[in-house]
Amino acid sequence: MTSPTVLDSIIEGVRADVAAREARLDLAAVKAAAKAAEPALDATAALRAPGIAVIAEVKRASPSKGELAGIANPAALASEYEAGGARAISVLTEERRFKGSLADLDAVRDRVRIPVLRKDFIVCPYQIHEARAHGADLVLLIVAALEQPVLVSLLDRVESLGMTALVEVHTEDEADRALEAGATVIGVNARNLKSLDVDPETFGRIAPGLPSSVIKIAESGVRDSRDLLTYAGQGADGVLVGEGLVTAGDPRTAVADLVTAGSHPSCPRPAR
Ligand SMILES: O=P(O)(O)OC[C@@H](O)[C@@H](O)c1c[nH]c2ccccc12
Repeated sequence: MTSPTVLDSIIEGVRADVAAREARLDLAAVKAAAKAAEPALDATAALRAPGIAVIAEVKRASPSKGELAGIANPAALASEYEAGGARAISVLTEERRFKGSLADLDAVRDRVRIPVLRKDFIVCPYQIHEARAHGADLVLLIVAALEQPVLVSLLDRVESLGMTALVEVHTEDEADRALEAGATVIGVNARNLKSLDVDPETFGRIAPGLPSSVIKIAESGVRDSRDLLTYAGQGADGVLVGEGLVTAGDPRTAVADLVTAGSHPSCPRPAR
């Protein structure tokens, strides 16, 4: 027996929270709510548009850093991100470690017109219908958290509801599993969710091995335009940024600076 990782302990909490929500609103009811929701936006098209896509994250806290920002008004923050040129908004909905909620997702969905990602530890179909019911267009699926057959079926479920899966990997093996499962958007997380260590070389190691048809997102540890340009040079179509934006004095300008760097003619472009 190996000792439980941070990821294991987060997932244990997530499963308990899902069970509690499901006891209040069963799967049939959440499926009906998902059906009644406005159709999902085409996140793939948004991410493929010219220039490096910036996915801006609403993130209050993390297991590695603790409290990052109070974010009393997530909708206002998301609106600043949108005005700065973000291509999509990521909303953490995990409650225990990241201090997010589905209420945050609702608030952001109501305010912005660009695609919204539900960022959570998705382990069962219930959470996917729930994401759709709350207006998500994209759903994160973390390969390290899922057995292969579960990954395959959750990915199918996301797509059957008209959403896009951002499939997160941290190693070459996980990238192979993501491709085998049929992922079309792959996020390479520089942070290892089992140890919480950040390795900025992760993207450069994995991305060149991915087919050019796959949309490649570099996740975690992006602080400024220099980081964005480094990832662009390694083939990134987009970057996902949390801490650097929630701790910025002016989040709109912080996003705009990244967007400007990523759309400058000198910025490396993915080959496709
Ligand atoms: O705050 P950062 O270092 O910019 O990272 C954002 C994002 O990559 C990070 O929040 C993240 C990536 N994958 C996750 C999975 C679950 C929770 C959070 C994450």
